[in-house]
Amino acid sequence: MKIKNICCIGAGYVGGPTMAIIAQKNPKINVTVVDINEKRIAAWNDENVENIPIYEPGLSEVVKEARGRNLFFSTDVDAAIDKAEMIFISVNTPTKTYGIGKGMAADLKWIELCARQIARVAKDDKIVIEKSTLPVRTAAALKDILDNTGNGVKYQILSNPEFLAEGTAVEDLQAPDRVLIGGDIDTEEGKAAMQALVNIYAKWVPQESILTTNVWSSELSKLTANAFLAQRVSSINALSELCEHTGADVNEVARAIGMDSRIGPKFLKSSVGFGGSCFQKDILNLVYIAKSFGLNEVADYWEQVIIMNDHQKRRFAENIVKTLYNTVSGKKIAFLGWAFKKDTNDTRESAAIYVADYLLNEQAEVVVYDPKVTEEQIYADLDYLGTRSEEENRKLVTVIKDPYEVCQDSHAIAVLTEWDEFKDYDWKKIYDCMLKPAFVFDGRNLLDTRELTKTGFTVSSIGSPLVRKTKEERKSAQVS
Ligand SMILES: NC(=O)c1ccc[n+]([C@@H]2O[C@H](COP(=O)([O-])OP(=O)(O)OC[C@H]3O[C@@H](n4cnc5c(N)ncnc54)[C@H](O)[C@@H]3O)[C@@H](O)[C@H]2O)c1
Ligand SMILES: O=c1ccn([C@@H]2O[C@H](COP(=O)(O)OP(=O)(O)O[C@H]3O[C@H](CO)[C@@H](O)[C@H](O)[C@H]3O)[C@@H](O)[C@H]2O)c(=O)[nH]1
Repeated sequence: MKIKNICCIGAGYVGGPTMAIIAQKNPKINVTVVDINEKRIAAWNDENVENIPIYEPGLSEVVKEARGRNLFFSTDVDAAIDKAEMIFISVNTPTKTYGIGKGMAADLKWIELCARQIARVAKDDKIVIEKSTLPVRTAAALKDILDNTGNGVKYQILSNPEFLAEGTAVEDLQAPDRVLIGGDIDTEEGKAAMQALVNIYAKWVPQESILTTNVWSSELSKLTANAFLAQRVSSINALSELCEHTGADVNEVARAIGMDSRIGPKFLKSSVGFGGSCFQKDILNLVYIAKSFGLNEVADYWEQVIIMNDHQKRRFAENIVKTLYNTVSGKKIAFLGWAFKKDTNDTRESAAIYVADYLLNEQAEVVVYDPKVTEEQIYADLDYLGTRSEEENRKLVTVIKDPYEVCQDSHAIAVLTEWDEFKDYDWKKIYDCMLKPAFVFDGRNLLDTRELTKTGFTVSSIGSPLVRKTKEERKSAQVS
């Protein structure tokens, strides 16, 4: 099956970068990324490639190379569907906020709208690919809609989940650990559709890294991968609290266990809690599916990962209040970082939002600096919670584009994102401009606690006890 035109519905964090790489590696295939969000498409088409709507290291270079050659961004969804032999669905699948499954199940409204639009427009056979993360067995629902509302054309549904992580999207897409393709392995048409997609990835991914499975295994593997990754973070975070009570250091514990090749060193970084648009949503989705089959123990097992994560965010905020003599009312708390991880401007489910909300409830004054997140986004994140009025959020929270100014006259600094630049600041200068005692709450174990303590800070890092003085200082105090 020769593919000449690809359409991708959804020009977001996944659709944009994934299609940019597919277009870069397959210069003979026209790839059109469509979206109903006109502002987003305009940004993808911005003459200055640095203004594309998603910040990812290396992405603007890829877009620059392919855009206008065989990579296009458009709001004309119908035209792109009509022309394409292969259609990726890469729209958002957030947690449902209403009705049955509220707060747990994935909201498949946008997926269904895409299916109905494809069915209405398509005049010839199409391969439809689930790129969005979906509950297991969604392909059956898609097929049902396409077959029953379509123009009598034939559809092959494939599942091709995306494993890229934000901040390293280009790297992950260029050298993926694996590409997973699920399809109808029992029919010739199904196998041909899978092969057509394999051929596209085989332009740059080694054959042995392209895995083909039945469609249900592929759908479930995506949820499982995220559940396992998040579970590691919650596991180390659970132990970070125990470390704080026992004098063990969570970094040392993580290092020690990570050297066991059966455990491995990745995803053992203790933090203020995981964020991002995927982990929580996908685990809740898994929990919901398990519950819907009556598998309550399975559901409870995975739900604990979320419970532990919520606990971690809350106890970080609580620790700030307790350490600052049980009140932060009227106190200025400087936030370094708002994004859910470094090297991205994405703030979805970022721990910073929840920590800020907690401190604002305690009447703190929060001042934020993040190198990539806009002021507009920070206010939107807080407004979305609906805890207080928009006016109050703007009164209590200030966003400043200079890290030193953010720390000026503050009672405490909270590190919420692990941006590299935070390590290189002139911490003496920061110390001098803060109120004393000057506190640092390092939610990422990013900063050099020893150095900061020497400078005079009182430092509280996740997974290690509060440090006011260096070991040397303690020793010499003991000697004298
Ligand atoms: N963000 C990630 O790192 C990541 C990684 C792997 C998988 N995923 C999954 O990929 C999917 C997309 O995630 P995302 O982060 O790219 O979301 P996103 O919100 O950034 O992008 C989705 C886009 O789809 C558009 N859209 C929605 N309905 C549409 C329609 N009917 N027609 C045209 N456009 C429509 C929206 O306007 C939006 O721009 C989700 O299922 C997510 O779970 C995300
Ligand atoms: O040791 C660690 C690793 C991660 N995190 C946090 O966990 C969250 C998620 O990080 P990461 O997984 O790197 O970013 P995402 O972009 O959310 O990527 C995850 O979610 C995507 C969407 O499904 C998947 O495609 C990726 O494979 C999966 O890693 C972030 O808040 C990180 O700070 C930690 O606290 N400690």
